[in-house]
Amino acid sequence: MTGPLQDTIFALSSGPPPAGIAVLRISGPQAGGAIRTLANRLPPPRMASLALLRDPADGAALDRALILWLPGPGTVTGEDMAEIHCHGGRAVIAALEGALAAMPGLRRADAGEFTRRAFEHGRMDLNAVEGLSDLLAAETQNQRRAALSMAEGHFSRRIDAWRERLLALSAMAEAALDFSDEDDVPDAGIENEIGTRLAGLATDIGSMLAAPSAERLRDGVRVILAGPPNAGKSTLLNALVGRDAAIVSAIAGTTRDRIEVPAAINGIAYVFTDTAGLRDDAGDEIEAVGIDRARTAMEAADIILWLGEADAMPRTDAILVAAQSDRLGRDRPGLPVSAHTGEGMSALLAALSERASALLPREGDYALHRRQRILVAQLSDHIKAAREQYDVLFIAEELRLARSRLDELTGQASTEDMLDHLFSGFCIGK
Ligand SMILES: Nc1nc2c(ncn2[C@@H]2O[C@H](COP(=O)(O)OP(=O)(O)OP(=O)(O)O)[C@@H](O)[C@H]2O)c(=O)[nH]1
Ligand SMILES: [K+]
Ligand SMILES: [Mg+2]
Repeated sequence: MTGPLQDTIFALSSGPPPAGIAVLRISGPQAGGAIRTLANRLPPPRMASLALLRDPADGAALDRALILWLPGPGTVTGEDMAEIHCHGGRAVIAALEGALAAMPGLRRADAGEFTRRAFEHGRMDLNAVEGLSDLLAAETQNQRRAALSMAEGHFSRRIDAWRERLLALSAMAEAALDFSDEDDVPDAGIENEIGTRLAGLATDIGSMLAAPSAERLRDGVRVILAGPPNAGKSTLLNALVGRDAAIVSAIAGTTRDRIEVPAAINGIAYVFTDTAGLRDDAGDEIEAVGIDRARTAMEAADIILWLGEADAMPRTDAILVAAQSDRLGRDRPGLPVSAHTGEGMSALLAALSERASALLPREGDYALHRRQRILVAQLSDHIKAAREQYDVLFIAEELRLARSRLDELTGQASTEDMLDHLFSGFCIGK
């Protein structure tokens, strides 16, 4: 739980010291006062200025630093803010933090508190906050792009547009209700218009449900290597991830458990899973369990690399790999690949990235988290229900419910618990 908004908070927002430069951020009503106390002046707004900072307690020099005065509300948090770009040594940072902490009304920020203030002051909605969280966690370029799009508010703006359309529809429904109150002939014009607009909205919201999954983007596209024993699955897995993750041997039934190896290739995060070779006469009980697990893994796979016979493919959309092409030749169906000579590896990677790309957001697109997807689905259900109603009274009610789903989506109707959980996942200084 975070402290009251009238507190002025500060934190080291750059990485752990020592570093060339460290950035201390201050947000709240005392931000300007803190700078004036340390530098004995306030620079013009939004202009970097070099200043000798002194300890207000004894006037001793602390560091020469770049200071920025950022008066609110046009700041990230929506409050008055200031930044100190000082030398990134541990003692420098500790001295400046100590001086700030000693000032009345100032305290160290909790994890995610700057972002939480941005949210509380309406500078970001919950979707942008989640995008920012993903952006900080992004490890691949793909993740970065989608997170940036979400953090920049592309999805939030879609939602705002939906809200406008819903409000207009609600107003029309109210108008239609007024007519029916007067026991007059209902205005078919309005009801037709409501129907047309609902249909348009339903299409728009429905298409959003096809957005790629943020969890898949974050955790990686699941690729399973499967096929009979000794097909070369483990060897291929090792070649794909570039290290000896799985044991390879000439003995059929070497791999028994599933071996999951995350790897980022060409900007895409994958999780490769090696499995036990499939055969009906397992050598022992352990191998039999492994084969069961292999079959379960295939069901959950986004992509299957099948290293077996073409007519034994577990799923029609599996990628057929004619493995060990150097030894077994190329006149078999499937993509000839040799993990030993490297033949076909780049073609295989291209096929993988083509399949994976179809599951991931395109350039400038965003991905939806489970939370968002569930709410968009509920929203879509209310619109669907509204379309099935003939009575304007019920239509108006469904529209009201749809709007409350939107409020949950943006965070206007979220619980303290949920917000605490979300913001505590951020680092201190963000
Ligand atoms: N020449 C050649 N041999 C390979 C290639 N890939 C695998 N092998 C050999 O084939 C044998 C089996 O390889 P593995 O990778 O253990 O096969 P697997 O499918 O994982 O086998 P299980 O785990 O027992 O199901 C080993 O002796 C490998 O060295 C290849 O591309 N070329
Ligand atoms: K083997
Ligand atoms: Mg193996």
